[in-house]
Amino acid sequence: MRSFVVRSVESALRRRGAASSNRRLFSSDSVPERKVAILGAAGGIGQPLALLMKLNPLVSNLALYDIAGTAGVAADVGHINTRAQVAGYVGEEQLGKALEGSDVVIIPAGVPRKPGMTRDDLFNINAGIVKSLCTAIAKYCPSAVVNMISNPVNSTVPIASEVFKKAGTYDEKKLFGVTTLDVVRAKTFYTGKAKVPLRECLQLIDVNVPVVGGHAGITILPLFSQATPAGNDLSTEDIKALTKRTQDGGTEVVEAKAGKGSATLSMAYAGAIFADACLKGLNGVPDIVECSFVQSSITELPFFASKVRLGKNGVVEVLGLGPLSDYEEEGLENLKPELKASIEKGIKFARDN
Ligand SMILES: NC(=O)c1ccc[n+]([C@@H]2O[C@H](COP(=O)([O-])OP(=O)(O)OC[C@H]3O[C@@H](n4cnc5c(N)ncnc54)[C@H](O)[C@@H]3O)[C@@H](O)[C@H]2O)c1
Ligand SMILES: O=C(O)C[C@H](O)C(=O)O
Repeated sequence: MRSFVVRSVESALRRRGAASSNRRLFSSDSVPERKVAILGAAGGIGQPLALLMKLNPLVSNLALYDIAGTAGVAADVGHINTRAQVAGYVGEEQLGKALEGSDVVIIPAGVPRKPGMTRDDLFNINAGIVKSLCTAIAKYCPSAVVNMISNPVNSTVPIASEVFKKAGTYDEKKLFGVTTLDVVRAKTFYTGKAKVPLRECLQLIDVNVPVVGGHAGITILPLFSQATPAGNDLSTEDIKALTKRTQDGGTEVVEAKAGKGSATLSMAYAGAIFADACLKGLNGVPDIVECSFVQSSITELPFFASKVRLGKNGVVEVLGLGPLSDYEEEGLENLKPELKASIEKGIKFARDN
């Protein structure tokens, strides 16, 4: 499995023409030590994400933290014969140890949706969880890159920023809302619909669809006009249907799971891709670009998801939106009021509590 993962990553890099400088990163002698902490590691996302991070050759230490259940997950994952040393931490008194020395902290802690709920309905519970975890991050690993998965991402990222500002540790280049699942879905749905060459279809990694805005309903704005390879035969109706399916992707899974939670496996996959991109950036691998919800000035909103170039200190550059179709321009204007309200709600919560 490990060699499969390494081979896949290597061949992806080779296709990007960067193999010779990067291949060295996969020899265990030259790869820097990197500690990754997962907060909420015993949950539906946390467990498969722990597995995927254990398979990532860039990780040397993997800290699995939750309020219960991490001993079993750590013992289980820890038996896999890959590089990362795994340790489980449980309860608030062990949170500091879990975080100390972390380069990347991934947060999938919190409650998931049930059918009929919006992501914002999770705010009352998850806002407090995120706030207390970010308070600990500010204390124990203030320079870590933070990957926020807990919903509602449109509010939890602003909460995290306020907590870090209060603690005097805020670095806007190191705080990321994970929107990779929207990109993964957009790529999958697009590949199914667009008449792109079969070779590309089999290698989803070669299909690209930027997704901008935020991570809830209409705030999720896939830019199919910029998809590569171009799906020339797509009608306006096709684009509208693909956009709606991408925006409703989370709800599709929540309904299919019928009360047993939301996306976990595809989210773990998406979270592992994004964390891997952050690690590569930290390690100096050039030209790492992913979409993420970050502090931004590309619109009038203080946080916005767009393509972001990653580097040794987190965000190197927030990339612009590029040319939009009329349909996408309309989607952009329509999403702004909801996204603005969610951002302000998060900021207010963090300032008042
Ligand atoms: N960003 C995205 O694209 C995306 C995708 C899917 C799910 N999510 C969100 O991720 C979150 C987790 O989803 P899940 O399916 O893994 O839920 P889950 O209930 O299966 O797991 C959540 C875990 O968080 C733990 N937890 C609760 N409070 C904690 C605390 N204070 N400290 C540490 N751990 C704590 C729980 O014990 C549990 O193990 C939800 O908010 C969900 O909406 C986001
Ligand atoms: O939809 C959800 O509640 C979970 C997540 O945000 C998703 O997009 O799958």
